[in-house]
Amino acid sequence: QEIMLQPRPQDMKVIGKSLTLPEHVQLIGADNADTDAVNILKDLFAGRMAKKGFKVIIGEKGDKAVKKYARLVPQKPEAYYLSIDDKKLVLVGSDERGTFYGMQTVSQLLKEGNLPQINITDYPDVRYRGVVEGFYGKPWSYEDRVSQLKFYGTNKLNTYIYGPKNDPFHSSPNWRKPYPQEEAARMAELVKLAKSNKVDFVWAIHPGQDIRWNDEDRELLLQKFGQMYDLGIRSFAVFFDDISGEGTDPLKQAELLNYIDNQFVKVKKDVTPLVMCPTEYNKSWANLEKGYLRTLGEKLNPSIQIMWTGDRVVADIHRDGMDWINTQIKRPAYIWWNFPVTDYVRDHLLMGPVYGNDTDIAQTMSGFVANPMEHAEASKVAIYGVADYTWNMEKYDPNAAWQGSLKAIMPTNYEALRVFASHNSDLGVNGHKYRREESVIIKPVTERFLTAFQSESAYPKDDFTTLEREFKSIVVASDILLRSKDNDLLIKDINPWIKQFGLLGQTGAAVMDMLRDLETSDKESFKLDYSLVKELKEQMFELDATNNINPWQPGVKVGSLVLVPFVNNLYAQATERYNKQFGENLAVVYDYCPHTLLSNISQVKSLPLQLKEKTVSLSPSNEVIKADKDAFITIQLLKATKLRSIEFNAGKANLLQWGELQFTTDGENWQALACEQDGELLKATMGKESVKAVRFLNKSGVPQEFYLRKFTLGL
Ligand SMILES: CC(=O)N[C@H]1CNC[C@@H](O)[C@@H](O)[C@@H]1O
Repeated sequence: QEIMLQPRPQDMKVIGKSLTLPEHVQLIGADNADTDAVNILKDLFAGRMAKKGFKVIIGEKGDKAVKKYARLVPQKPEAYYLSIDDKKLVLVGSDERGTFYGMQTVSQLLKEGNLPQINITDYPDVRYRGVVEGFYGKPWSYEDRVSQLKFYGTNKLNTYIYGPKNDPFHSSPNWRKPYPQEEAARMAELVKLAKSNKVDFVWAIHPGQDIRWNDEDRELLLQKFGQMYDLGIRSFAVFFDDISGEGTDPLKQAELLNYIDNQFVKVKKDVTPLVMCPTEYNKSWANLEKGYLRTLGEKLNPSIQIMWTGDRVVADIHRDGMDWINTQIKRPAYIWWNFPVTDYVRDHLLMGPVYGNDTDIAQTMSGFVANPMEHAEASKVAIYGVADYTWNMEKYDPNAAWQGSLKAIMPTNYEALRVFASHNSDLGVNGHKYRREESVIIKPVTERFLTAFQSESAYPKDDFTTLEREFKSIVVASDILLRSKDNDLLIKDINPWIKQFGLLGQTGAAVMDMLRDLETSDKESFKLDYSLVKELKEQMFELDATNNINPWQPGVKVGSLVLVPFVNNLYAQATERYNKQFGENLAVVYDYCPHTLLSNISQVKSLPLQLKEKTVSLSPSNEVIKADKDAFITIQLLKATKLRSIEFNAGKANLLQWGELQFTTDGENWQALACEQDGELLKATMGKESVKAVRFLNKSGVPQEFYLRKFTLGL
């Protein structure tokens, strides 16, 4: 049968039928071979070790035991040659990681309890592969990270970059301070675990928001790196992303990084090449006249890796974009891929396939790390895909990897997880305009069905059945997941979304019942099913309002691209049809946001408005907003309304020196709002007028930089 390995090997040939596991195994070369690999080997063949028997020959190129096979190992880092026939198993790594990865492959091959006769020659396409924990929001827990590091070892990922934006000892102002004892000890344990999984634990520092370009801060930074080195860290990064002010100076950044490289990295000798994230970390922000990137490219020591998120903050990676950046920085870029990160769409889960990156660009990059969700286990779906993509890029198959990831994460209930993940993959409307496919199989059926229903023509019966079955399978999947013992960390973490998903399934099924009642002109049943849908929609609203509370994108969204709009539309159409057919007037409830966001700032104009019970808010953004002179951000209401409150927070205390909050009652004439300032928060004192729109205006006549932390109207 087809042997599926993760990641897909570069070259694999089955050379005979599978063998049963040999009774006795004779290890040869184990005392010189990589220890971690030998430990896995001893586990796999526990109880079968003997002086004589099936030979297992293991080692790295240069070891005596594997001398005669050494020429079969590719001359590349982390490569291995694996051959299994009825007499022996030979595993030779080009280095320790190669042997370790080869052993991971052996471990997968033995899963079915037998030994295939096979020849594998394998190596990774991309040098540095893995994850950057680099998101805003709740950092991963210790338990999360333990599970992640083991997952990276299994999936041949060799890099984990520690850089949670909200860790006060990673970022300003406490980057200068050592970790408290307890945290330092946990970090040291993680570093050890990373090592035994052949993962480089890269500790990143994020000093740019308040760094002073002087000797004191420079020495404090080196001191901090020294403390982290003493905890076992042997890989380091410096992030200059999402900052404004003095810290953005490329010459100063380059001087600091070269100093660290020369005085620390090169001196320690056992530290891997330094990694940095630039302030201009994507092409849409590149200011070629200022020459920020060119300065880094020219000044930074050649061994320093420069990270890059692509053509935009959140973007798939393409050949032309790689050629462009590599020319600017005079080295292959180290990709920071902002997927499946959701710190700008926190109410969504991204559990769909990894797709959209070119597959002919492995040679153009030095590394590829994914920025994940704060939901560690759920992020494994994408991380699994990235592991496959970066190991063997040309042959990457998004759907195969996605299916494989679900089985890896939930070995028993992966079918239920597949149903859930297939409908929870898009982000919804967001400031980065990054979207994903969702509900791909059922999408055409919903569109065809809705069109038919609207045009009063009989809808295809089998479409009705398909839809009804889908909603029922959603209810079943939700129930199975809630009780599953496959992965407690996952189920606990995404519990609200699983519950919401079940409610969506019930709602959809009840709407299909409404249609059946129309068909049979069963008025009473229709009213019952209508009430059931109304009740279920209220339960979904309530769950959304009381879970995953946060000041950015609160709530619990599921199936937001296809299923929710479909259910809402069908519910409204069926109710209208009923009212017409029976001369009734059941309320038709639409839950969309009738208000409008207007702005001339490109980073802002695509942000979604969030409508809650009593407020309408602009979704905050993580990045620095660059506002030209006369830039404005307006929330325009459907109709003039007396407002309870107006709040605006731009993360800057000097806001009113250059900006102004204004309101209009008619959409034409604007007046300044009297405000009180509470730290960085502006609160307008409310008049008695009905307000049509509120806007924030940069009236300083010069460009300004600020953060969009809050813009909320109390209705
Ligand atoms: C380099 C980068 O993307 N930095 C920031 C800002 N952009 C994307 C955000 O979602 C953050 O997660 C991320 O840490």
